[in-house]
Amino acid sequence: MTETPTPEQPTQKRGLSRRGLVGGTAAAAGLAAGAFVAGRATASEGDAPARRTDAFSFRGEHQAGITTPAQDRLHFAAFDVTTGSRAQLIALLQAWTEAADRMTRGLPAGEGGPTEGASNLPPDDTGEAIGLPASGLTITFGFGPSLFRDEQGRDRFGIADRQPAALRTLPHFPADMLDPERSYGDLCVQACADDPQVAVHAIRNLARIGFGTVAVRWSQLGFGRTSTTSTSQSTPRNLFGFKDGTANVKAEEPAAVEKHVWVGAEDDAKAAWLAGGSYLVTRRINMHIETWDRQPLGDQEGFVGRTKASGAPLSGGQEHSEPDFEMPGSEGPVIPVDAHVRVVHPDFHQGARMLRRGYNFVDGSNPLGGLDAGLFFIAFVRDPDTHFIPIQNAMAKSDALMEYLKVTGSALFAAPPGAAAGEYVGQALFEA
Ligand SMILES: C=CC1=C(C)c2cc3[nH]c(cc4nc(cc5[nH]c(cc1n2)c(C)c5CCC(=O)O)C(CCC(=O)O)=C4C)c(C)c3C=C
Ligand SMILES: [Fe+2]
Repeated sequence: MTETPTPEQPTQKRGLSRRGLVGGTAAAAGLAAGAFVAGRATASEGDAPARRTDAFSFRGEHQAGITTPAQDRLHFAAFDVTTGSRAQLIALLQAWTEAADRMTRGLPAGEGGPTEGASNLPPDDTGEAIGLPASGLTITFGFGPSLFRDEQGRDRFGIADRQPAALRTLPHFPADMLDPERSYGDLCVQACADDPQVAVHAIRNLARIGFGTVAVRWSQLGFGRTSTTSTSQSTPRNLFGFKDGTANVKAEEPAAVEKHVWVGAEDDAKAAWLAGGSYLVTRRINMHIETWDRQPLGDQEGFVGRTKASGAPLSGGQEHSEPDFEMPGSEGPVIPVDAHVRVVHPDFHQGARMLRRGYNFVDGSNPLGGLDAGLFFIAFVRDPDTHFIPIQNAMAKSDALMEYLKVTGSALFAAPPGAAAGEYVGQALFEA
């Protein structure tokens, strides 16, 4: 299937290998100018492997990494800003924009590259991606509430009057057991790629560039996507073994993306700079997989509200059939009242939908002899007050899955719109 780039989906290009580009800025310039229309396999039980040479333009109306097809790997980092200087913060965003633009094209982070610069200076790229192509890398930036005001409510960088009303620390939800060292942050960077080394390289180089201006507060690796953001992708599975992402907002639904994902120009008079951007929610959710694995299949399916094999609703049909919440079962509705898909369904939340972009994680083992495993939940929404908080509250209060979950990290960021050529990410926030 070939696809024509749309304003919602940044141009997909074929990137060059960093091996061929070390010191090759002329070739890089040619690549930047040469748009390439790429195709991906039509969804089936197993997708064809994404071409590692695929590249998504960093520049565009919207940031890449939201409606672009979810890649297989994630490295997400939250940063604390360690300077009080507005000029240094802006310089960082400018430098990050340049580096992100280069790395998403499969180029080294800086013009010198990992091995071609002066031998008496540290290289401007760390080198572990030498020889690796762009691998579908997307880099998505976000601004946390604490970037605008400190804990005493003081304006940190002269932008407090532009803090969106919805950009506040998320409430403490029932059953949250948050670790502050896995939560919050002034800035965030989501790096997704089809090669883990490429995603890690991106975060590492952005952290290196930010030395003296920002410090990594926390970071999270994800090894398997738990959502689809395009109908061209097959539905992956989470660590409970269930298909996840079936009813997600997809790029091929432009009206839904407009309605539920992008912030509108009229949404918040104080935050016109965020129009065309989105709110990014992260929740690090530990899953008690050892306990789950001892539950009967029928119970597992009742907790989710879908079958484990095909992902069809328990009311019948195929994976993409609409659930029938009224259909009677032997004891109450066939989709139980506390089934996850019922509790979070748009029918019970004024039609609100979200674009989910989460990843499975296993961060070693826990002291109980189990795995420190779960789902690093990421969602992009137009307004967290209508599209996330009520749904998370309903889930925390009455979702059967909660018995098997523990939320250990939480954060909310505003992801600005995309940067046009010559701009830096978030520029409108700092302009008069
Ligand atoms: C507050 C938002 C949500 C959290 C947190 C969340 C965690 C979570 N979900 C699963 C597994 C599945 N979720 C599914 C669907 C689904 N989940 C949410 C929201 C949250 N999930 C929504 C809005 C939806 C779509 C509902 C709809 O429109 O029908 C599914 C079913 C397949 C699918 O549609 O994606 C599964 C399975 C886990 C394991 C989890 C926490 C670890
Ligand atoms: Fe869910």
